[in-house]
Amino acid sequence: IAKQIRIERQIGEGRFGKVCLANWRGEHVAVKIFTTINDQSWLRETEIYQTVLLRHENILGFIAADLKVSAGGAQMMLITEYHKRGSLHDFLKENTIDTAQLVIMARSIASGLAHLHEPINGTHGKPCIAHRDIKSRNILVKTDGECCIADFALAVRYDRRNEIDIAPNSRVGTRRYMAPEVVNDTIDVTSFSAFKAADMYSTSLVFWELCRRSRQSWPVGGSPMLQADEYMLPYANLVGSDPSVEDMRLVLMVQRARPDIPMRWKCDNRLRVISELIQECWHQNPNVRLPALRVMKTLRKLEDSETLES
Ligand SMILES: Cc1cccc(C2=C(c3ccc4ncccc4n3)CNN2)n1
Repeated sequence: IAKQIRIERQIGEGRFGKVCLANWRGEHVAVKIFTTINDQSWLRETEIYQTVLLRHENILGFIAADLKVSAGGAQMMLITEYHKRGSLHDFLKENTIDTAQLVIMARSIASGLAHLHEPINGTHGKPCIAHRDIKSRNILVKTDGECCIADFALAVRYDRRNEIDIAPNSRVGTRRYMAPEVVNDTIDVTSFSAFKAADMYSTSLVFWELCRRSRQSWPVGGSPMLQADEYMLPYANLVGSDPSVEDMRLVLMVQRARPDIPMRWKCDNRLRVISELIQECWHQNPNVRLPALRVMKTLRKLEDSETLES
């Protein structure tokens, strides 16, 4: 396949490789090119994408893994669907959304995460997967307005037989989005549900980013005013652009701070329901956080009910 791929331009820089827009048999695809130093990440992401029954509309669609051996060495690549609206992070920087879109995006992220977290039983079932690097840069916006989850090089898998499939190096992921128990290294790496609870904390921060950029119409002097807050990374008001573990420990453990929930979110039913989910999922105690499946069901009900009313 690698021979039929025509790289057009670079569109992103991941932790382990660069992402390019490419043309394969006349259609646009995304290609992540790893340098030989990061072959472990290429192997790991390939392994996760090839997990039985992983395919799902809210998981980035995998096409192929390929190896191009050339004079200069080996070029490892992974090929997936191309999503022209880009990452959720970039999308939210440029766009605001209405609360109907907000619910669709949040529900689709919860749905993708529930698909990762839940086992599919049976002899050829799917193991549970914890992502461990959920953030708005690792989520893509699809043309149908739903989102899909990408970047699985740090994921861990668990099936009842042989437990967690890799020796989970305890502190991985993006420090800004790390759960408190990951920041202070008290996460119980032998319990798979601890990794799922840490994913829910990171997801609550992504939901907070989404809510900030959602417009709500509230009558001010009779005419509906559409208001959204400007885009902001979680904790941007408390830490710098590349926070250290210590910076995050001070914020999460000492100050016990969380991002601000504006009063305006209480005046809109959709924003109020989602801000309640956010506060449960970023709880200091991992056992209080809601499972992805519960969050997805609550958001699906909200999606259906509001469509009836509106
Ligand atoms: C395994 C793999 C292959 C190609 C891209 C990606 C990837 C991303 C990706 C995928 C498709 C895209 N389409 C458009 C714009 C950015 C994209 N980023 C983001 N993080 N990883 N992953």
